[in-house]
Amino acid sequence: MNADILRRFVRDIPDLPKPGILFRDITPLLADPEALKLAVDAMAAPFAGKEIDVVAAAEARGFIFAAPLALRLGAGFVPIRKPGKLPFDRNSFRYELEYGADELEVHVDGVSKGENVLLVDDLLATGGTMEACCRLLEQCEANIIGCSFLIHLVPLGGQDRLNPYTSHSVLRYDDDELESELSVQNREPGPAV
Ligand SMILES: O=P(O)(O)OC[C@H]1O[C@H](OP(=O)(O)OP(=O)(O)O)[C@H](O)[C@@H]1O
Ligand SMILES: Nc1ncnc2[nH]cnc12
Repeated sequence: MNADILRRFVRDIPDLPKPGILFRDITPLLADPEALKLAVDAMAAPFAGKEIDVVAAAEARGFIFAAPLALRLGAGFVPIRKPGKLPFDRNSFRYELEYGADELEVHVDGVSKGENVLLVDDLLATGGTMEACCRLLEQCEANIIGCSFLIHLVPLGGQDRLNPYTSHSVLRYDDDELESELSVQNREPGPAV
């Protein structure tokens, strides 16, 4: 099964970026041409045949998958970026993180009212990033067709924040490894690593 093959290309890095977090490093997958193709095919498959005008994604890792998915689905690619990066007029959405706040922006002419948009990211964890992307594109009156992820860290609950949109992920992690990650999310930040 393709998911089993792909899983072997995801490297676990313990305690990054802080103690208790198991970082899912996708660079081995990106470096392997067959694994990369399998990943892009699997992320696109549920949305093939749907009318999609635009694939949109937040920097940086979302971009990696969004552009090939756009080509595969016959759609354009629209970047969603951190403040100060996009050169033209922008819509923006400010959102609260666990500690602090962040903001994402999209060009005012990036997505038009009523356009069918597929949102893409490499990984769904708490869902904060993708929820912000959804809210930003709702401001543009886009028609969000769904969200496609390579990896879904299921116990972190991100899926619940994406209602009512359809989301699909290729690799689901719902094992005990995530328990430590859940407890890290619920405690005060430790010293920077
Ligand atoms: O579901 P969430 O809890 O929001 O986490 C998922 C987000 O975290 C990572 O991005 P990161 O912010 O690390 O930025 P990067 O893509 O620039 O590495 C990942 O690429 C997702 O965008
Ligand atoms: N555990 C994790 N690994 C890689 N990227 C992430 N983004 C949010 N959580 C992550």
